[in-house]
Amino acid sequence: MVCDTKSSLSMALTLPLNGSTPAMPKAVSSGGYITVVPRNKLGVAKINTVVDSMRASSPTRKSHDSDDHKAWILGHPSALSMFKEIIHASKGKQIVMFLDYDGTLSPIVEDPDRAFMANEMRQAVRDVSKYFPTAIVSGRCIAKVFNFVRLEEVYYAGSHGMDIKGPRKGHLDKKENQALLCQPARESLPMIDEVYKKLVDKTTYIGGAKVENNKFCLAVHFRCVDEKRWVELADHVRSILKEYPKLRISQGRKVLEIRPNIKWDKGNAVEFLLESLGYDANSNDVFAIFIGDDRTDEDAFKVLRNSRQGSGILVSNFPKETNAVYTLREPYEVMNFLRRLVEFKEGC
Ligand SMILES: O=P(O)(O)OC[C@H]1O[C@H](O[C@H]2O[C@H](CO)[C@@H](O)[C@H](O)[C@H]2O)[C@H](O)[C@@H](O)[C@@H]1O
Repeated sequence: MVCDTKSSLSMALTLPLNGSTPAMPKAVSSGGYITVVPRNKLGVAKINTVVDSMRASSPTRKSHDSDDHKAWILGHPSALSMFKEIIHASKGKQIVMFLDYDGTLSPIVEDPDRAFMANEMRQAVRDVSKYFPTAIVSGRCIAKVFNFVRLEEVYYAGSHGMDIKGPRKGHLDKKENQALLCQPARESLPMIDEVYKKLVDKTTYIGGAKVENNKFCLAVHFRCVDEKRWVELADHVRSILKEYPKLRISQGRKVLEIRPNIKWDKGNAVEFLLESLGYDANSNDVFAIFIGDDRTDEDAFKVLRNSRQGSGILVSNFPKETNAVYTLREPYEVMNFLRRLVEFKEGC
């Protein structure tokens, strides 16, 4: 895959905001997080709907005994209980691991600067990367996610895949410095910085609001903001963003993410990395596993589902609509899954 992009104004999980009245009714499921966002002919979503959708995607109760949860697990079984099937599907193929960071390798916490990864998890990722090419695919910028992960032997795709670097050591790249592989939104950097300053300036008075600069993307955090003020915060984002048609907004876990309006997401990053490793879209020699917990990971799950080159594993404690095949409940289970892969490989 060539690391080049074209603007796309209409993407599944894009939420361009200009406050206009939507033409279609909303369809926000209480447990699910893939929300049908109402749009009018211009493709605009109402700010309240975005906030509703964020609320719906952040349930406060876990309900493992509910019928909904049981039915969902039947459709998306645990990757631990299906471990043998996964190994069987990968037989004769190269496993490639893709790992999201927040909510997958580290638990979700209130302060994004303190989303540390456990040492045991780091060891599990290090061990997995000895046997399988491994990439961390995160919404954070590479520098931040590297500070948490601190492993030189893995690939990093930061800013939702808009900044891809190879390993500093190990697998393919033996060079001292990480090779720069792909930066499809380079020209957006000055604009992103400008919007970052405006957002900080406009939102600093809202208690708990935080704007994170993720180099090619920005994250506006709602987690520590009183829910009664979510609309107010989202409205600031909307009013600044309407001056920037080359940027778009997507929604994550109590966060609005602003990024260049180009057709490049975690799914493209997966395709790009697989191709860099020598596996094009038609290759039958690879089995990719993408583990992630959030909406932006769905792009990657979809790519694997469509290409039949692997499977997505959603990390979630409650039912969500997903393109992933399997589930794991929390980062602790992710660590166990990684350990089992290593045990399997060492037992071969
Ligand atoms: O793709 P990811 O690696 O999952 O990154 C997505 C965003 O994750 C972070 O925010 C999320 O985790 C925080 C720490 O646990 C939490 O406070 C926040 O509510 C979550 O949305 C990160 O801070 C963002 O910059 C990433 O874009």
